[in-house]
Amino acid sequence: MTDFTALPDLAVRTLGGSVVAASDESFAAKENLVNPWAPAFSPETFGPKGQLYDGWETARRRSGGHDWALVRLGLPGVVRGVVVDTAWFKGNYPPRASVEACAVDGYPADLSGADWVEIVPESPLEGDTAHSFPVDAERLFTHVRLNMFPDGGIARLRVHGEVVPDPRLLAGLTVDLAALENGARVTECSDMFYSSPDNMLFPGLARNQAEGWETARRRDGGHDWAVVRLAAPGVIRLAEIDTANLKFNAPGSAALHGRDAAGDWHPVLPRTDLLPDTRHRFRVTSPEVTHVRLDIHPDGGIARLRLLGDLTEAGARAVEGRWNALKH
Ligand SMILES: NC(=O)NC(NC(N)=O)C(=O)[O-]
Repeated sequence: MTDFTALPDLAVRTLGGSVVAASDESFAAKENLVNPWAPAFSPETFGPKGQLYDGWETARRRSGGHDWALVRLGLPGVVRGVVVDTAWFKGNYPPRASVEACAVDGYPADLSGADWVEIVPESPLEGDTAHSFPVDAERLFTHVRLNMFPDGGIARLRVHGEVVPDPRLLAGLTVDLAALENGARVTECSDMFYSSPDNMLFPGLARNQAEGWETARRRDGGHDWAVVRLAAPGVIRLAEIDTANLKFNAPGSAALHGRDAAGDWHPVLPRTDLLPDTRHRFRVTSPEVTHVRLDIHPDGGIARLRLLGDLTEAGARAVEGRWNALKH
């Protein structure tokens, strides 16, 4: 993976990320840092405290020190890179920023005793710019702290990485083997013109068309597809293909195939007609599979793909081994 921004943003609110504390948020709320949408701006729009910004903005410091914001990742994982985006902050961006990270177990309210490590050293920033900082730390983190020196506004903090699921939340349960939060990901697809196929694997229901995966209109007689690497090798028992919000651009039909550890493909759901704006659920059986390919005919959008099933024993061991290797 060369472009870390293709990895899920572990901090984004729609994956459960939360800005839990900040040194100051006088001008604009710390929570904006993890908004899923691109930063917006309307010039000459003043509230009682100043110009309104879709970001986190602190007061001008007059007595030294620096500002910070603490973010709990929605999904714990290995961070591969961070984007510090000063979009629209032109005369009030911080000249420098750094990022630290830590891992804690459970839900502690006080992180002062946590073992913080620097994952982005203090680095210069420009105004109105998305700064990408690759991160080289082969370990699991649950929280990050964004520091800005000395003060100012940052629109977004994106923390891209690989989800590392907690084996205690999967062992012995029937789970969604295609869920991003369980460690699944789309590894290949035919088209991502309008939106990322990983959107299909997000938690909850899609609220609009943009929250799903949508391909361009095909004119070549072919069809679109996406391959999901499952959270772990498992057996699928129920497939959900949700076309919610796709009223005039749902695929006409879809099929599912599973790939076993030897690389052979097996039918899981035969090609089946789909309706627009409908949550279709099918009882299915599958052999032990590591990947599932969704074929949609000919093109269109899928709001959510859920593959409920059971981890194999080897799959459960793999999840536990990865967690143990990456936790500190
Ligand atoms: N025009 C501004 O944006 N001024 C300031 N910020 C806000 N939000 O008004 C400032 O000085 O940092």
